[in-house]
Amino acid sequence: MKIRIATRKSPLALWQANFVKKQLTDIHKDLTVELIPMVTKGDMILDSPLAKIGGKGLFVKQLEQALLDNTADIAVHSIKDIPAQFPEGLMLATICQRDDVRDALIANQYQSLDDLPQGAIVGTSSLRRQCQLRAKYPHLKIADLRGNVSTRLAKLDNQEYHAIILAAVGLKRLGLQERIKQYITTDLILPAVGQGAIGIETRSNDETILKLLAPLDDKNSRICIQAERAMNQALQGGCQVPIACYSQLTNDSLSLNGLVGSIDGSKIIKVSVSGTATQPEALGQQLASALLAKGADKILAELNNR
Ligand SMILES: NCc1[nH]cc(CCC(=O)O)c1CC(=O)O
Repeated sequence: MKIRIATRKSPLALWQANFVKKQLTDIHKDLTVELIPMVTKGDMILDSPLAKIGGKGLFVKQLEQALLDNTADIAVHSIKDIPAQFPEGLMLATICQRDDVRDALIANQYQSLDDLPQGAIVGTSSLRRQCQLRAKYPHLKIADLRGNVSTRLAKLDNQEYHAIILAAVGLKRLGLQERIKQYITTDLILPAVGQGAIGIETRSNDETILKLLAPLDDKNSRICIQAERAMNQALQGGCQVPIACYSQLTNDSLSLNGLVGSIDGSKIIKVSVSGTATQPEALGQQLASALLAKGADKILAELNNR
């Protein structure tokens, strides 16, 4: 039996696809796995922040088309990049065990965010990071930064920025964790929905593939990420809006921290809810309602009218 994995061509995406390949071949000894690397729209447009390009699923659409065309069997994604809804006939079959959820500061001459002087330029195109940084460090300058991990590091090393912010997990996976100066705590910058987790998408009716994938699913990660994605969906959050969410599961109790803010950081609404882990989606929706009731409704309306 053979499985074809649709993946992006970036080194991080290939690492993640190879990780899934190894898990699959370790469990199913007679399985052959082939990678099908592709370039997506999100990889091609590099001169503009994702929030400006607009459109959902810039990193995933092409991979999904391969599944629909039956030129690939599964697509491996960073869950952070997957829109709330799936095309007809496709589903998120697997949520792998989540790794580090935190953002990381990378710099050559500075040790931490607190260490950065007045006017220092911090590179990130994420509205979520921009919002939270501006709120806590109004003396810093934010500049756009796109491209894959090594491109971003090269721009830092080329002195276009004093520091940059990336997901810690991406650096760890690429063996570049020694470049991290500060693991930014989640109370300082709340992570993106699904950050740090790999997801596997496949055809909803492909029983053979679904069965092969089943052992790769991590129950606890699934509970946390379902809650976060339910919040995101209830808020209709794409990458045009600073939205963050982080779920933690201890025994049977699920606690969620959510955030909606304005891009300039002048408004930040933060809410926590907790409950039992049996209905993660309901808890995510409850978090969304609480955020809206506390003023996120006005922030979202303003952002949507831009
Ligand atoms: N926005 C792009 C993106 N999508 C997933 C990751 C890293 C892996 C992850 O967070 O799961 C990154 C890069 C980054 O934010 O630094």
